[in-house]
Amino acid sequence: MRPYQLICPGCGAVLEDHYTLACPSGCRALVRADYRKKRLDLRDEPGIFRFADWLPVEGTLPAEAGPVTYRSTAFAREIGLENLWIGFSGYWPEHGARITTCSFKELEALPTVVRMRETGSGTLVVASAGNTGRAFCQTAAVTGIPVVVVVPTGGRDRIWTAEPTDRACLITVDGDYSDAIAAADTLCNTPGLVPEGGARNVARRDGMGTVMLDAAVSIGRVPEHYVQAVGSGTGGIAAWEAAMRLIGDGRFGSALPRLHLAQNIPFIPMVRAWQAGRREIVPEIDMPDARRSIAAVSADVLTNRNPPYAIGGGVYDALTATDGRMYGVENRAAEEAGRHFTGAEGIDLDPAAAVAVAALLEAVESGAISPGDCTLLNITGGGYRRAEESLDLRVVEPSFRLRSPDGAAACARDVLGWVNEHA
Ligand SMILES: Cc1ncc(COP(=O)(O)O)c(C=O)c1O
Repeated sequence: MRPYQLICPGCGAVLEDHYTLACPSGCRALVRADYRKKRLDLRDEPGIFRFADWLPVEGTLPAEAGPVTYRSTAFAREIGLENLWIGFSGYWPEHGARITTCSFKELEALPTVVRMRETGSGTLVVASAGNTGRAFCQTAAVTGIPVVVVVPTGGRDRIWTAEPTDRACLITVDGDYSDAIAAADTLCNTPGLVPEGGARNVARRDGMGTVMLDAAVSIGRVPEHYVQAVGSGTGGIAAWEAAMRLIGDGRFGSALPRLHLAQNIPFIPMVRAWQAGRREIVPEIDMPDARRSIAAVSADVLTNRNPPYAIGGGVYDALTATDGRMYGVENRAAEEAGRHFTGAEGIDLDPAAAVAVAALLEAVESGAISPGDCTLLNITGGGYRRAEESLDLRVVEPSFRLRSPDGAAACARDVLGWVNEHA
């Protein structure tokens, strides 16, 4: 018997895990992992697998990458907060942060690869704007398990690893993140190539949820506020789900944290839908002129046109359950906030993390977060300069280049051939 089962919050069905991404009854809800252990015991592991009790895996990997939480002093003082905690997912060994690909996407990739090995078959195909793809390439390097990563051509320079690997099949597609998603979907029509699943993948959500677990264990309680920049919103859903488990544990308090989720203006579909009180995103209203808006943001990893917002157990439900807020952040505000944070704390940020910092400043200014409130700021990426200084980073060369997503069908057999050669 596995240490967890899957539950569909739509119909209540209990499912066995066969790398299951959705309820077989067709429910429009995110399937959740239900762990047999309701009390979190920390394992004696170096990184994320410290939290393996609440990851949908049986085995672990000897990976150093894991969530890190510390209490801010300099930045907190400058912005008038007394109880600000930073969840730092990146490379900053002085703070114990050893995610060599510098973003919290590695927290998703590690349990996903283990879950696939234990419950599924085939090779994972991952669409990414850059950070997720890099994380999965690194995981392929560490495990030797091949992965197919599809990125927009503009995100190609972001795909590097900290170890040599020939197990990552990189495909570039001319276009944006949505084109990469479309190409990956087409590839997955070929037997043997399996969609990683995004927000529907419980390993991905619960991997991200370890940021909340680490914070609760470090602080001694569930924080009152959780601040993150979102593209799909999966991190927000994950924080909510992790907080519910922590409350069930009984040692970390009884109140859910309020979610403060931010997007980068002008591409802010979830902000618009939420502020209008709608469960559904209406493309003509919430993301008009999407391509141009996507091209204009400073944090393009936040540009998902099809986020799990309306789906049961998705972003709308997470915001509703936590009395959450959403923020639209201008590029300039994000850049200024990022510089402020870096000046005070001494580490460079991913542009997406800078969007979260700007949202925190707005929440403090508006009074939504009070000076004494226990607040967790999720710095979802950073330490790139630090990693460049001390690690031997290697760019992954593309194996296939597509002019458009339509080219994916024609190259699927060759991709499968590549996988078989490198398995
Ligand atoms: C650094 C960083 N922060 C935040 C996000 C948003 O994550 P999500 O919306 O999936 O929670 C991403 C997505 O790629 C990211 O790379």
